[in-house]
Amino acid sequence: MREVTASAPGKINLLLRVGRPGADGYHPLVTVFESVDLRETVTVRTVRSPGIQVRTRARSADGSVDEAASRQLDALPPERHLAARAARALQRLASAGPWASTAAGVRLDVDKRVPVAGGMAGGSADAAATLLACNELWGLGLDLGQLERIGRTLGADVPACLVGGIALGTGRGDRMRLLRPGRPGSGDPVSGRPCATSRGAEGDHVWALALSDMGLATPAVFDELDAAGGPGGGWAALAEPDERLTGRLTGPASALAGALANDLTEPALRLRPDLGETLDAARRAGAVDAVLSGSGPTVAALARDEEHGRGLARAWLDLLGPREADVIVVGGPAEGARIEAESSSAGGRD
Ligand SMILES: C[C@@](CO)(OP(=O)(O)O)[C@H](O)COP(=O)(O)OP(=O)(O)OC[C@H]1O[C@@H](n2ccc(N)nc2=O)[C@H](O)[C@@H]1O
Ligand SMILES: Nc1ncnc2c1ncn2[C@@H]1O[C@H](COP(=O)(O)OP(=O)(O)O)[C@@H](O)[C@H]1O
Repeated sequence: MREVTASAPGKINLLLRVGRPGADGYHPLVTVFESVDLRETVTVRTVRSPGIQVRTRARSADGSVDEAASRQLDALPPERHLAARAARALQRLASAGPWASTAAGVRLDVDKRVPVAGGMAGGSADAAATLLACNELWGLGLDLGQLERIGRTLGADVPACLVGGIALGTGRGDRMRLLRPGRPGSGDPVSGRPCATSRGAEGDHVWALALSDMGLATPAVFDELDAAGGPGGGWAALAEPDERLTGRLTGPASALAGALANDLTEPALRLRPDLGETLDAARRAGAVDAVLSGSGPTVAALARDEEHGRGLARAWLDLLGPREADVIVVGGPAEGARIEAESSSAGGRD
């Protein structure tokens, strides 16, 4: 039996500009992703019975297992579970090569820290980690560019989770250019669970995140934008960030003040007006800046440093009164998908 564990980060969009949708319904994007140190971990192992088995453990912000969310994800048909879809894509390649016999059966254990339907690309991170792990398990030898090409057929956010760091996404948000590499980190939030990572090096970012119990469906937010006729009621031509803006977005926290922007904010707030209060509360509490992450509902508040991040989290708790588990502090930019462990042993299991 062989076993490989890989992880991949969740993300925040520092910049998200949306253009008029094409005939396929997809919107052209100019977006800048920052991967954050909140990681999904996927273990893939060969098993005797053929097919793809998935077991998902979704965790709450405090690290405890959310049984209901885990069951919901395990109830998804394999063609909808992003980790299973990623394994299937690579299984097709492996079944034609020397690993054909072991590629017949694989079990995936998906350990989720990124909130489900939170606008932080948790499902895409599962797909990215699974692609990397299966590539290793079956000795396919695919490079990052090849994995990105497969990844974008699974979801627009998958390449960003593979690449990590701070990266520009164009096309559907799936054509990546790395702007600043990520740093290694444990993948545990700085708070919400005991601190296992130390951030604070020059230029690192610390984010307080307000998580929501109820997710927002990405297509519903894009539909709401279409119904309004575009951001602010019109569709503008998209332009990549110029050198100055790129410099600010990849710089230290102070440089990001006033530079964060998200065209999905208005439509998301129409669906969830309470998120406006969360954004305002972060600004009132002294956040360097605050932004809705992707299609939401997660709100990200940028802090000056780790202590300030904890202060922002406390201010959210005081002002909004959510459960402690709904606010965490994470660092960024984080590394993209990476191998965590691998092993081989005699025997097998089903
Ligand atoms: C909005 C963003 C911003 O990073 O992230 P999330 O907030 O979902 O994390 C992404 O564009 C989401 O990426 P992802 O969730 O992988 O998208 P996909 O699975 O490919 O598409 C889900 C749905 O989103 C819409 N969609 C997605 C990407 C895009 N460029 N245009 C779109 O219109 C389409 O309605 C599509 O059916
Ligand atoms: N492995 C997975 N993890 C989370 N959601 C998944 C997964 N596979 C499929 N999905 C579906 O994708 C939806 C949103 O995915 P997720 O990546 O968590 O959020 P977002 O698109 O907002 O970043 C979920 O509601 C779920 O139905």
